[in-house]
Amino acid sequence: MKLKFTKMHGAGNDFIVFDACTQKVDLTAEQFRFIADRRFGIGADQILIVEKPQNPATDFRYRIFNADGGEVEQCGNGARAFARFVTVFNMTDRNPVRVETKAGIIELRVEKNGNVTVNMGKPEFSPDRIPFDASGLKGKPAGDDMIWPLALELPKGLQTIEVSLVSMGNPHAVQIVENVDKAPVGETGPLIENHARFPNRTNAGFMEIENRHSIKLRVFERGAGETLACGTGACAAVVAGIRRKLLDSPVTVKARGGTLEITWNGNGHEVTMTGPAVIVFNGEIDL
Ligand SMILES: N[C@@H](CCC[C@H](N)C(=O)O)C(=O)O
Repeated sequence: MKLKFTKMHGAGNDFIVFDACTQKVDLTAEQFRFIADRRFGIGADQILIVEKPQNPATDFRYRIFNADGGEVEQCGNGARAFARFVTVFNMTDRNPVRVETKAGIIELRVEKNGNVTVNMGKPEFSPDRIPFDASGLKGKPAGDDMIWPLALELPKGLQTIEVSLVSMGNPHAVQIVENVDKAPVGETGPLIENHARFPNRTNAGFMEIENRHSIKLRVFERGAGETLACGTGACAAVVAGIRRKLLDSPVTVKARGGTLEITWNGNGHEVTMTGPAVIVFNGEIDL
């Protein structure tokens, strides 16, 4: 089976995009893992499948698969890549584009400079919406937010960290660190991702606050490991910072692969994200 694909990235978070409107794309989890493999396959953090709409109120449906083969609800950088993909390849003349994801409908606008602005919807915070098993735990109020203790079993002993919980359709545990470059992302990221209190696992964000309108962020992503940027992670970190009264909208998020601009006007409002979406090359793979 030969499939045409496009390699893209959004601030260094990289994707393989398949157009399932013009070719049949029916891949197993094993095939997704192979394609995402950086040595034996093409290499990507996530694989995106663009499909015809199922919901008449939308222009497309798009599905997201992590490098580990698992399907997920939402992907911020991927959403921007999707919008650029359907625009550049003339699959629609709509702008904004409405697309159905596993987490619901989102709206995307391609700007004149090629950047994409996405309405990422309303964040959610209650433990059952993450989901997070809070049984026996006492959250600590911080501004409008609730901070939850998370015990990690490290080789040097038990360490308890404090995280804000945010769902952007997908789960995020965000902690504040003094210096993001020295944060133990590789060591504690997998422990947070697979912590028993997150039944669906989680993305783990490490945020350094530079000032009320700027943060540095690293994210250890569920199913992909540390990526150069995470769009939903950027939204989750900014929302957590604003709820904790440490940040004010708009906020510039500096990831290792690029910069995203996030706005949020507080509880009950939708989050918007603006950032780049770049086509790297087109190819064909014989599976
Ligand atoms: N890179 C993404 C998030 C992709 C999904 C995530 N790893 C998850 O499992 O929820 C982004 O830009 O948001």
